[in-house]
Amino acid sequence: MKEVKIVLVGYMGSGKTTVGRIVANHLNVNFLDLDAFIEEGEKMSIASIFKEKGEIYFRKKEIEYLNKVFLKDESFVLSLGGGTPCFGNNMEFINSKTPYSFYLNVGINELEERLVKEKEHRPMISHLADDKLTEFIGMHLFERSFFYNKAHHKIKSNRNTPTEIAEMIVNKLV
Ligand SMILES: Nc1ncnc2c1ncn2[C@@H]1O[C@H](COP(=O)(O)OP(=O)(O)O)[C@@H](O)[C@H]1O
Ligand SMILES: O=C(O)C1=C[C@@H](OP(=O)(O)O)[C@@H](O)[C@H](O)C1
Ligand SMILES: [Mg+2]
Repeated sequence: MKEVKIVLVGYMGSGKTTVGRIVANHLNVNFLDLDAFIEEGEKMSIASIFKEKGEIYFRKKEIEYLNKVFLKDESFVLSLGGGTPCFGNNMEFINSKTPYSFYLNVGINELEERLVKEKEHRPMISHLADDKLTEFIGMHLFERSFFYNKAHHKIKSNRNTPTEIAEMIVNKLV
């Protein structure tokens, strides 16, 4: 197989990290998660970066580390953070580097069910009461969809398992 760079975008909880790891295993290529790459490089958790340095600092770091990943002359699957495509010209940059950008399109109810259990690690939603989550996700996803829809491929989940989503992605590779 020639070099292939796959990038997964989508809202928090859409399964980028989970599905990305499966796709990378399947293709036997490196798996990179932008959040984990930033945490490793900055020696701080995402939650601490938001708390101590603020969101703008985090967004600058996302751009910086995204550029670093694409300096790698190798195949990989890269899972982004939910906000990465929505800042700077990140989506244009990604699409200029690879034909394999994928939007994991997951419905609001499914996202809410997943995120209500995991919101404390996600500074964008950790402060929200559970009963405010659906409304917030609805508005936020609406704003962000404009950027996510720039991905070359869209994968719609209808309560599919992570393995099924990974298969849908692999099937799109030529
Ligand atoms: N297709 C799926 N079906 C059910 N649960 C899923 C699916 N994909 C991911 N999850 C679960 O949803 C949560 C968020 O997944 P994660 O991969 O961290 O998403 P993201 O990186 O997009 O924020 C995790 O608990 C994960 O196990
Ligand atoms: O949507 C966002 O703005 C964020 C999503 C997170 O990644 P996941 O989408 O993997 O949760 C992480 O980058 C940070 O908490 C900000
Ligand atoms: Mg993730």
